[in-house]
Amino acid sequence: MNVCLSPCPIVFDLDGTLIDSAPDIHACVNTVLGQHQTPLLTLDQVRSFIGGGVDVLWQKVIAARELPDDRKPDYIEAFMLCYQNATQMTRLFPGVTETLELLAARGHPLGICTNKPHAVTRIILEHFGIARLFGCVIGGDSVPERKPHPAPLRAALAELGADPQRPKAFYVGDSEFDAACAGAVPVPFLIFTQGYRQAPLSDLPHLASFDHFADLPALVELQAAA
Ligand SMILES: O=C(O)COP(=O)(O)O
Repeated sequence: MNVCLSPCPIVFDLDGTLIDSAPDIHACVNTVLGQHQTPLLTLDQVRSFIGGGVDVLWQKVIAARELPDDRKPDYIEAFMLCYQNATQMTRLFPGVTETLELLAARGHPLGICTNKPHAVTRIILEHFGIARLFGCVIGGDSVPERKPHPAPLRAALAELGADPQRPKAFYVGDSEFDAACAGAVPVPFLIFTQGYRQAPLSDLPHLASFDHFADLPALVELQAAA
């Protein structure tokens, strides 16, 4: 794996990593299910469907509720209409802003690589006052492929000035999609344990893990020096 010389680029996943977005996504999924007289889903169910982007989310909702697959574009259109209002119940995980500010102040170029569509990603980053900290934002519709494909993360790393084939950088995420994407680039993966991962931590390849954002700067320094 490529060594990260400090201060190296750090790219972050969004949902389940920087933000706890499941309550707003859950509310909008249920708004659409209600419009179709379909039994609602629980927050835990919808949380377990997040990470692959909107299309994967709705594949899973359709399977869970045995809805007609050919109506997926209609469900997604109605969902995205609702989800323009994406910050009602969504919160940053504790310590995110302070940690991002510290890493930026230390000279790390910061980026976002999420499967969430780009426009709503920007709305959320602006809402929480952290958009200013990111030198690039790659969303689920920024390039043709989505995580776990390596292309979106490679695009983010390239925008931050890292060599996309041999990046000296870190990817920070929470899920199976993130771990697989980082492994495919490959770039060292730091996993946030309090996110939306479904598998046991030991099943996801990662360089190191952290439970609180306050611990991330020291972890980055430690791993960069290793
Ligand atoms: O599933 C989504 O919409 C996005 O998920 P991500 O931010 O974890 O990539």
